[in-house]
Amino acid sequence: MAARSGEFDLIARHFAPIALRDPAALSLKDDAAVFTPPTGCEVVVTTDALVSDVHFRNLDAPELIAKKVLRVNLSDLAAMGATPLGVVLTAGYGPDVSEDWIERFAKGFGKDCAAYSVALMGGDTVGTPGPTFFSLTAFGYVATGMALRRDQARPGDLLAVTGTLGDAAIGLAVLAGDCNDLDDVARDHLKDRYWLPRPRIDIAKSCVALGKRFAAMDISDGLAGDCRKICAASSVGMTIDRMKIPLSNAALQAVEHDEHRWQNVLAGGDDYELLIAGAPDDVAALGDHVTVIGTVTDKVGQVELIGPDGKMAELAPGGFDHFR
Ligand SMILES: Nc1ncnc2c1ncn2[C@@H]1O[C@H](COP(=O)(O)OP(=O)(O)O)[C@@H](O)[C@H]1O
Ligand SMILES: Cc1ncc(C[n+]2csc(CCOP(=O)(O)OP(=O)(O)O)c2C)c(N)n1
Ligand SMILES: [Mg+2]
Repeated sequence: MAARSGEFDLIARHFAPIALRDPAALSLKDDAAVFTPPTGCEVVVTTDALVSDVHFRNLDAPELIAKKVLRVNLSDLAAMGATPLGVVLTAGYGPDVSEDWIERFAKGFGKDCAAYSVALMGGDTVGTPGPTFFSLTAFGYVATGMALRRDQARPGDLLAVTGTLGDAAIGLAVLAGDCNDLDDVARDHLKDRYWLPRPRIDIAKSCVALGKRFAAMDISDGLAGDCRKICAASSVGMTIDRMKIPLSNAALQAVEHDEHRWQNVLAGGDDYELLIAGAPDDVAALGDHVTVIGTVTDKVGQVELIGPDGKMAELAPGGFDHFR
């Protein structure tokens, strides 16, 4: 492997140019960043780590990994109704990572920072004898008191989701060499959805702008597990109609060929879509940016799934868990 630059050259060469766009970063030349949120707003902060061969595949393109590191965190900001402001990035490069790889990572990261109007405010760079990992902390802002929380669902609410579910989890199966029954267009779509989440910032901001009561979260571990987090926070239950869960044409093809793939849709994770609960009129006001998949009930902690035969059953708790 070609020699890597020293730590400080790596930062100056590949990351400082991204940070130049915003004065908060102090050109990555000081000990920390300094920023002021807009007047009348609160700061929203979140962090998520991504580890090679846990969250992304070691052989994925570095540009795509960089974008995923950013986007999963922007998805958490969206889940709070926040507008992204800036990020700090910790990178731990494993022994197999070349400077070319880091350069490509930084290029992808810089492109997405520009696309989402996010400032790189700082970070940390370390070498590790273990797998490559990234930890990103994202800061955003929301009008004071208006953050979208998980504890605001009420019985009688409608339950809605953005986008389509299951694509990324089936995409990961495609990348693993499964799903050869699907056509190339479908397989490409599913892989893209695994590599590049679409943080639903605009729809989240629409919820905040409406000024109504909404509960929201982003679905990262899979619908089956994540919907229970709103149930626990809001002391409610849910009834979900499987037939109403929005699927892409590619995912539809996948479940039609093999109904076991419903497990990917319900519990596969990596969706980074929003799950939103609100009063029926307020959910209707979100228009066709969301799809209603069920209702919120007063059966605390119970999540029921209406199957294609119209029969109701308990939705098995599931979803991604790092320690199970
Ligand atoms: N090591 C930790 N120390 C403190 N808080 C943590 C830690 N790990 C997770 N949390 C908090 O627990 C909550 C759930 O975490 P997580 O499942 O990662 O959330 P999400 O799915 O929204 O990313 C979050 O509020 C997060 O900030
Ligand atoms: C190589 C690889 N294997 C498996 C997965 C599936 N996967 C890994 S972590 C995860 C859940 C989301 O990650 P987590 O750290 O739980 O994020 P958070 O819920 O904290 O946002 C999923 C579905 C993946 N994304 N990549
Ligand atoms: Mg997390």
